[in-house]
Amino acid sequence: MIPIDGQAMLTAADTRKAEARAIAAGVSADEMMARAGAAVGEQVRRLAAGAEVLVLCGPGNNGGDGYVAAAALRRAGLPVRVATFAPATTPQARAARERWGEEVEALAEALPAPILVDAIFGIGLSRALDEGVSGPLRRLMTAARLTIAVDVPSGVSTDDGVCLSDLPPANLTLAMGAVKPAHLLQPAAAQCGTVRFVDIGLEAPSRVRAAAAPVIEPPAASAHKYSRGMVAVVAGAMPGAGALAASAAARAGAGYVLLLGSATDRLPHAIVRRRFTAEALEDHRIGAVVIGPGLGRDERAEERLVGSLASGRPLVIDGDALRLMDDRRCAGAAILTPHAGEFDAMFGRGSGSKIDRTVAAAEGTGAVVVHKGPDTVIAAPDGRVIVHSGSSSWLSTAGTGDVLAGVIGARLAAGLEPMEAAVQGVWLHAEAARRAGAAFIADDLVDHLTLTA
Ligand SMILES: NC(=O)C1=CN([C@@H]2O[C@H](COP(=O)(O)OP(=O)(O)OC[C@H]3O[C@@H](n4cnc5c(N)ncnc54)[C@H](OP(=O)(O)O)[C@@H]3O)[C@@H](O)[C@H]2O)[C@@H](O)CC1
Ligand SMILES: Nc1ncnc2c1ncn2[C@@H]1O[C@H](COP(=O)(O)OP(=O)(O)O)[C@@H](O)[C@H]1O
Ligand SMILES: [K+]
Repeated sequence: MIPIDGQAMLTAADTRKAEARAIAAGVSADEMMARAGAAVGEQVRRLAAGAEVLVLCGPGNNGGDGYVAAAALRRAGLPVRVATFAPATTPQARAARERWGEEVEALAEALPAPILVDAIFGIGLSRALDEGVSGPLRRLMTAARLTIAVDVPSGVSTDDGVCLSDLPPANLTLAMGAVKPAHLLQPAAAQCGTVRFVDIGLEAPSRVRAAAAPVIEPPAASAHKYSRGMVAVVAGAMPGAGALAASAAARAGAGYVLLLGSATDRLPHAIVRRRFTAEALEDHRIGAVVIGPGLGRDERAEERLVGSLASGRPLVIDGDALRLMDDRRCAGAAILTPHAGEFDAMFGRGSGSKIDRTVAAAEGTGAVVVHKGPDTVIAAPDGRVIVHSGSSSWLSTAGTGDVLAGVIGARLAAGLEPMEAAVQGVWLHAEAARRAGAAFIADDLVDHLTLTA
């Protein structure tokens, strides 16, 4: 089983195209299912450790994977039962059902088993489950010690991560052939439990990927503070937010951090404070300007935003600055970091998945857009997308977004292109949250930032 970090992500339609390409290249649909089912069987066998397995099979190819896995488990000598509510409908699933050859119980009457395999629906789910399916599934999941979902948990919508049915989460989900949006977009991602990638030889070129740990090089032997990256944080009405962003930039590898505008007392001495003037941003050594955390929305805030936009420096635009932007098109290198409310206010609620909406926002603005939340979608104007999920839910506390803006600013000032800076920043921020444990405050998060693995 392979962690999903860095894996290509495919929608249901992309997955079918990849399958069609594989078939055109000479791998039959039966062979694909044989590989998928065998891989599921092998993983279940290892985890079951001899305990009884109940495999729930649906009518399509997800169910087909289940029948193949059940047969493999039986061959391996495990006690295994199969239950369904509908006959197999696809040729491959029918063939797999026949090869299973033994009794198939009625789902509604099936007795629980400690190990439950959910092979009811995968990427073909088209609507919410009937109670006749979700009721027994809920009952059997609740009774099982371990539930393993094949491809995606039944009841979640593959492409947008919406949960169409109310079911307990799986413990483990095996992403067959490619990671799907539902494995990373909430709320579906939480329904998946741990997600592991199962390679069945599907070629999966995609511009959308799951986030992976960045490789961060130490400063060159010849480095000096300006070559490390100079970050200017433009503060405003709520100076604490600017201070958090500035402290975070300093801890995320910046060589020099300048805090322009009002400052708080409790600020590391290493951070240089100055009055805000548009001229202060003319320093050619500034590699990134962070504006928005605690900026306010008054006239002074607008002036600071106008000055920052005119500076021609690479920008990280967050919080209030996002609300104040009239012209959404960014001329130079820019990273926008809206949370859901800011995103909707800027771009409307729109249609499509969080990924689709973020891609459209990046194309429309010409900026990298970091669409934050329990899942964070990072999209570049050229169509590259990284999805980061599973970070600590303790991040849901005031000021953590200010910290993120500062971290991204440091990576941008270090000379990374905006997409890479944003992706690294989101990862480092999540890693700091993991280290910080429970009930931390944004200030603690700064202390837990580290650039070493
Ligand atoms: N593609 C690949 O590369 C590979 C795919 N593989 C596997 O195949 C899986 C996809 O299989 P799939 O396309 O047959 O869809 P699947 O999820 O089994 O469901 C479709 C069936 O369910 C039905 N149905 C839907 N919703 C329903 C509801 N709420 N309530 C009741 N019925 C409902 C639907 O009927 P309909 O919507 O037409 O009424 C149809 O009959 C994929 O997830 C992976 O596990 C691997 O084997 C190898 C490589
Ligand atoms: N439930 C959650 N799980 C994981 N991360 C979260 C959750 N809620 C918020 N976050 C993260 O915390 C940060 C909050 O940013 P933001 O909403 O801008 O806060 P603030 O404006 O108070 O600084 C973002 O990085 C976001 O992705
Ligand atoms: K499933």
